[in-house]
Amino acid sequence: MKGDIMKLKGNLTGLVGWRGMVGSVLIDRMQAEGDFDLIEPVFFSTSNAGGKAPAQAKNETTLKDAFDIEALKKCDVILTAQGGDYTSEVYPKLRAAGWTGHWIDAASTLRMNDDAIIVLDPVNLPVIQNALAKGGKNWIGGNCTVSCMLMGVGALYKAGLVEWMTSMTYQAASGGGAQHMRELLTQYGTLNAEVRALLDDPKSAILEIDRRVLAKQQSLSAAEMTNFGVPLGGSLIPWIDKDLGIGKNRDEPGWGMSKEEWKGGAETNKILGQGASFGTAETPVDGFCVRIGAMRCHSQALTFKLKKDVPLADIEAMIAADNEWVKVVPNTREASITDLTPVAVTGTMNIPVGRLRKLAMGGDYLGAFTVGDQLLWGAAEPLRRMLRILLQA
Ligand SMILES: NC(=O)C1=CN([C@@H]2O[C@H](COP(=O)(O)OP(=O)(O)OC[C@H]3O[C@@H](n4cnc5c(N)ncnc54)[C@H](OP(=O)(O)O)[C@@H]3O)[C@@H](O)[C@H]2O)C=CC1
Ligand SMILES: N[C@@H](CC(=O)OP(=O)(O)O)C(=O)O
Repeated sequence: MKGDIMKLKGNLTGLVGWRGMVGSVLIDRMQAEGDFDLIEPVFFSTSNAGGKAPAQAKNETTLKDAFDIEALKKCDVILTAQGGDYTSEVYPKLRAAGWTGHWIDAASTLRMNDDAIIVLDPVNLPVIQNALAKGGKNWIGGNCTVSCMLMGVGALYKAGLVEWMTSMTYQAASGGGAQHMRELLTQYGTLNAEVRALLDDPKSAILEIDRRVLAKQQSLSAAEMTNFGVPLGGSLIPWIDKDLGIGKNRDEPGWGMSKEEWKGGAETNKILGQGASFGTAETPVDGFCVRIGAMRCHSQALTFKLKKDVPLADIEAMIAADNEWVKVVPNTREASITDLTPVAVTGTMNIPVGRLRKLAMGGDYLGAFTVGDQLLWGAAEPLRRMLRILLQA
């Protein structure tokens, strides 16, 4: 395998953001897949330059300063999960300093730039290869909801079957980051503590429990809602990411959508290599993005308007054959409640797609439900796979 890497100028891979939540999942996956056997890793830190690098380090055993442009410039590839602020600060300086290496990034900052490709190779390898052939250098991971959705139902897009799609998402706390997960659990704990004595008493009245839970939710301290701003435990939040306001035209971001909802349409089309703006050429994708009290799996209910009435069995076969991670779940109660949940999927590479059925509107209307681990396929995995593609280019 060593020979595979020699077409790169070298194999020095700078890793930034490796100890964060996304970064830790990334490092675990790289370790599991033997990626460190193929690269010379250099670990960077924004907070602990000079500290000890993690066990995967080889020659460079101390942490480099992640803001040191000269040190970063030595890398053939920089793989960052440090976040958008870091990208905004460092990436322009690095390019301005003449760095021509490959930049692989989990943050959304550069995603929609013309010179950036949103990487999800099981879905868009031809788009990636085409960009590579043209000298592309910027490889950005997609929005977690979009990546997980396309890993599940990408087959329908590849077959040109989708006239439009609408998604209703059920997004986990982890999408906001580690502090959001902690806050969710703290809220659950607070609510449980409030009614624990009543729960322990089988004769207690459920409506009294409900009343006390609601009273507690409505009086959570500011400290218990620092990240979400409102209660999430036992509730939901029907808005994710920024408010884009009301655009005047459908061509503009806005139109009353949240930024997360805008990403659904813009990124799906960009990943598929069919343009990213709102206009007549792209496949309309729109819906509602909702935060729920799950830990790290995003789920979504999808409605497709197909271009033609394809038999359900053919659709199931097409989806099942698309990639090695997608699993069609039979549309039964038993299979759905067992295999099509965040608890079943968390920590796995599986992307189950179930509840597949034709809808009452007609044979060309398809319903589906899919779940994905938003830290794996939603964040880390497309990045490490892009590194592999570069190593083998
Ligand atoms: N969370 C998500 O679901 C997704 C996130 N992303 C992108 O990835 C970026 C990183 O997200 P995420 O991994 O959640 O961010 P984290 O907050 O977990 O980590 C980001 C950085 O914070 C620093 N840090 C400070 N304190 C700690 C600590 N106690 N433990 C670990 N790291 C610490 C680390 O930098 P240092 O070592 O230099 O101090 C770390 O690399 C996001 O900003 C986003 O752009 C993309 C897709 C999904
Ligand atoms: N916005 C997603 C997380 C994510 O992937 O964000 P981004 O598109 O900025 O990478 C969420 O909150 O669930």
